[in-house]
Amino acid sequence: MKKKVGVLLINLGTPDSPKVSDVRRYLTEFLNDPRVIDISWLGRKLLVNLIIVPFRAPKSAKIYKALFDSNNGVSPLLEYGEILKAKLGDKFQNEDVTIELAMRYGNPSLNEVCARMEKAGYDEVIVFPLFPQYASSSTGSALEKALRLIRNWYVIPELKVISQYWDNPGYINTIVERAKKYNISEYDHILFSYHGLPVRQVDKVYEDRNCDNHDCDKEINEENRWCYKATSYATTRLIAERLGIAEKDYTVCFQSRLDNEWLEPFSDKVVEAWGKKGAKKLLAFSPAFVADCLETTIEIGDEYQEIFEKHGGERVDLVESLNDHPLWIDTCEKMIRERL
Ligand SMILES: C=CC1=C(C)c2cc3[nH]c(cc4nc(cc5[nH]c(cc1n2)c(C)c5CCC(=O)O)C(CCC(=O)O)=C4C)c(C)c3C=C
Ligand SMILES: [Fe+2]
Ligand SMILES: [Fe+2]
Repeated sequence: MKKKVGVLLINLGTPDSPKVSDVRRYLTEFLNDPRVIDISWLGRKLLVNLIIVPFRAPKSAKIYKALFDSNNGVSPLLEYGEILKAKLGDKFQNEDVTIELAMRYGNPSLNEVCARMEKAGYDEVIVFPLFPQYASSSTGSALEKALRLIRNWYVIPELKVISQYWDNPGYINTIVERAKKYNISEYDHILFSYHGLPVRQVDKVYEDRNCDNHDCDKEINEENRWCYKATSYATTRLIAERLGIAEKDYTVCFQSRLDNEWLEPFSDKVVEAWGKKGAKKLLAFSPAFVADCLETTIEIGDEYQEIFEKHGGERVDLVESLNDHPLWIDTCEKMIRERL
């Protein structure tokens, strides 16, 4: 008998629209996740619902409006997720494999998609979070929520989980292909800007609770292979090596911090420093994001451009995310086929 397989792609999520009310609802769900704001229940409720969300929602709504306006009124994160789902669907059209897409926060919700998947009665479900580098707040949270929903199904099928793929050759190749549009030697410096994380969360993957003891900027090994900082640097080394970018010509940096206790160096400060040093052109990669989103299009494309110009620079070019690149679709197909 042929196996009936369901593949659950999960990305972070995005507001339904840039209206303040929709952004508020999205941020409330997102930031009340204990894997995202990992403090006591009461502390999180007070901090998120009384301080962060009320102040942040109107500001974030403005930048979300710019993002949606730049992409025909829709969130690129959702649009590229749907394209990925459709193109993978085409790859498996003659097989008993169905591709589904859900968002960890917002819509299409994991609740709704998992309910549909339960009804479909799969023999095997492959849970596939769209985050190349593991972090408890992204991959961990997506997997936890999906598994929490699936554990309530009457029939729990065979389960496979894709956890991290920071070194997947197809993932690296796609980024390298995207970069070919740019003449690397034209740039004064190259940035590899990853989404930031609180240092406290990075430390938690270690028994000794201290990432600083593990040389994560230099090597990846048995001890640090689940460390987001180590995998971010390791992905960077693979891309830089393929593109012939010398270590002195690039900086790994971390963006989107909520406070100063996040991974350093901060991307905005690196951009500012290169402007002050007289650099004119920077090229930015954003390997943590498989699809363009607020953090790439607006934060790097607009905000860092503004910071750079303010400090004497001219242009920050952004290497497009994996989005719907055919190599990326093939890579996802291969990762799924390896688990069938
Ligand atoms: C790469 C994966 C991501 C990790 C890890 C991550 C951790 C993380 N994020 C926040 C806070 C915010 N992130 C926001 C947007 C956002 N984050 C990711 C990915 C990761 N986040 C993406 C893809 C996006 C963009 C979504 C889109 O709609 O385009 C936001 C919202 C925007 C804003 O108000 O600035 C917040 C807030 C924390 C606290 C965190 C880990 C602790
Ligand atoms: Fe984030
Ligand atoms: Fe580390």
